Amino acid sequence: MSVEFVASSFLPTRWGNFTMHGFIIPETGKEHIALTMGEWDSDEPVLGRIHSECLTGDALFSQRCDCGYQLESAMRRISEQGKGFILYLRQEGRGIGLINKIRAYDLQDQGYDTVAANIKLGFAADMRDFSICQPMLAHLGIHKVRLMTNNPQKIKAMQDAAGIEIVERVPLEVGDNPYNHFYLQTKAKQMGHLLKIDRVEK
Ligand SMILES: Nc1nc2c(ncn2[C@@H]2O[C@H](COP(=O)(O)OP(=O)(O)OP(=O)(O)O)[C@@H](O)[C@H]2O)c(=O)[nH]1
Ligand SMILES: [Zn+2]
Repeated sequence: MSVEFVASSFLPTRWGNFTMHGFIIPETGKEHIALTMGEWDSDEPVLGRIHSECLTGDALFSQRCDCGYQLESAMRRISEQGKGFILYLRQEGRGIGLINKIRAYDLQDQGYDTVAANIKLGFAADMRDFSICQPMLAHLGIHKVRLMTNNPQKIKAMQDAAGIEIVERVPLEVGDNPYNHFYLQTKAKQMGHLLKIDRVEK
């Protein structure tokens, strides 16, 4: 998939000053962004996060998931190191979109888990496409990554991306709370996420 770089700007945040880079997918018109801090050589492993949009967690402070906590923690860690990147991909709800995520939450309120809810709605458990990461990272001059994630599928997707090497997985286990504990257990048990949380039902 081709990605067109459009523009960059200064983005001061509560966790330091980033540069924001805007990209567009010509075929779909979909917009994605990257945040970067600092500079790197082309063969230098760069600390980073590939984050999928979660309006509820990232912007509305929802405790149903761990997304907002992970985004904050990733930005803090990059700021502490003085360099790193975040790809913020607009694939809300693991790719099913915001309104369908609300439908999936409604089903979860009725007892379905996050995987079963997606399937009940006629979707796969995870509909995301990480192929856009390769051209975005190439544009940023990043070829080696220390990736903040608990999701082995994401690492596998990046291993298939030409010219990008994941040299290290940096765990990002934050935000476990009573409202998302079952969701985190489901991610660990059914989606293979590498989480050290108690896997026994409470
Ligand atoms: N369909 C659906 N999407 C959800 C749900 N909860 C969170 N999401 C979305 O899941 C995506 C985040 O995926 P996760 O699997 O939590 O995390 P990840 O980014 O793959 O893995 P990490 O790198 O370890 O965080 C975001 O797009 C969220 O909007 C849910 O219950 N149903
Ligand atoms: Zn979320």
